[in-house]
Amino acid sequence: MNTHDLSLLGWTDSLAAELPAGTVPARVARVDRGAAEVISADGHHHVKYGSRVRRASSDDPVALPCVGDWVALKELPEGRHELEAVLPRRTAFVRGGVSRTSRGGLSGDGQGQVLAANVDLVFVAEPSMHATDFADLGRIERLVALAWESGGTPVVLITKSDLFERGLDDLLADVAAAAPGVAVHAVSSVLGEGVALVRDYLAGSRTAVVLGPSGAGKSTLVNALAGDGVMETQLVRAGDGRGRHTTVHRELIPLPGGGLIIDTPGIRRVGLYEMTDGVDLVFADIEALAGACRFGDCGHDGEPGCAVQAAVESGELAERRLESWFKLQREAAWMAGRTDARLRKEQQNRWKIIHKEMRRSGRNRP
Ligand SMILES: Nc1nc2c(ncn2[C@@H]2O[C@H](COP(=O)(O)OP(=O)(O)OP(=O)(O)O)[C@@H](O)[C@H]2O)c(=O)[nH]1
Ligand SMILES: [Zn+2]
Repeated sequence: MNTHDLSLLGWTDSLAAELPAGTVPARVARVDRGAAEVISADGHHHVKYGSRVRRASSDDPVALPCVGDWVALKELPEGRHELEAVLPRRTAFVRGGVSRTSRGGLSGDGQGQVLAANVDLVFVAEPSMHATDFADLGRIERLVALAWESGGTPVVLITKSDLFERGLDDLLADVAAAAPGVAVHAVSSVLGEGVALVRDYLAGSRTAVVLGPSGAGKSTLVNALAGDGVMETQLVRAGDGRGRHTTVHRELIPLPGGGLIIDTPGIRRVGLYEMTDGVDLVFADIEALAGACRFGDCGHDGEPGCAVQAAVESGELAERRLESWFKLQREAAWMAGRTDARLRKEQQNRWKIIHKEMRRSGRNRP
């Protein structure tokens, strides 16, 4: 069994302080109905969920382990392990569910789902050219809002920068205006430009995800960062007893130069997240202008004395940006309306109790 230096997987002293006594730390590389693939100091393990995790998650799927989670393993006889607890998450990509009380053909069972946890950096990949169109600023705004919402730090990557011979600087300036306070970089995985810079963000064993539309060059970038070995073939016993090689897509990818990338189908198909604070952050310029509106609750939609509308008229604020803000505000409100606030609160409280309980039982254990 190969050994892993846990700090290379992102293990920190503050996490160590949360580890219940008598358990071993591990990071979730992948989950699979009732069990997880984890990496601990002594290698990979396939672990089943212990009764505490099963109980907590039957009430609330948010308590289910997910890729990126740090977990506590309990050693069982014969070298087996059980997943005893999920350590507190620093950040989380949550897909909001539909309210338990909602009716009328909406899918979902009213509960949120955590798609990835403990993600430090969110690379928002948007191609400089998409078919015959330039980078889509509205999509960048949406993904940056999702990134802020997760608790991670967004970084915008304008990919396929080699497709631009002239005018790239103007595009980057437009993108920077659409994502205030967020670093924007041009990347060409084909030419290898900007790839080292992306790698630098991951120094100190940080964990990142790459969001972006299909064809943005996400896989190409991850391959450029990881080199070979992203796809790992594994010997699987087929039904007839003979070995068979299959390609296993690892969802937590440790990079050779340090740092980790989380790449899951769920993260790739981002769409319906709750975003409220995230939208406010990505439109910080509009929020700042709004301070000067005559009415405190100004909707910037024709009210008298609206400083935001005035900024659009003077050309200080792009009209496209205000429209994009309206759109994301509506969407955020719609999502919030679909999720039962009471249920959400309850989930948060339950999390607090679980962690408290976990710590207490950890201390009491011999
Ligand atoms: N010109 C150019 N093409 C690129 C670059 N990076 C990727 N491509 C090409 O763009 C296409 C899509 O790249 P992928 O890496 O598969 O894109 P993706 O974002 O992973 O797409 P999905 O898997 O559908 O989400 C491929 O044909 C790549 O060869 C680049 O830097 N420059
Ligand atoms: Zn206003």
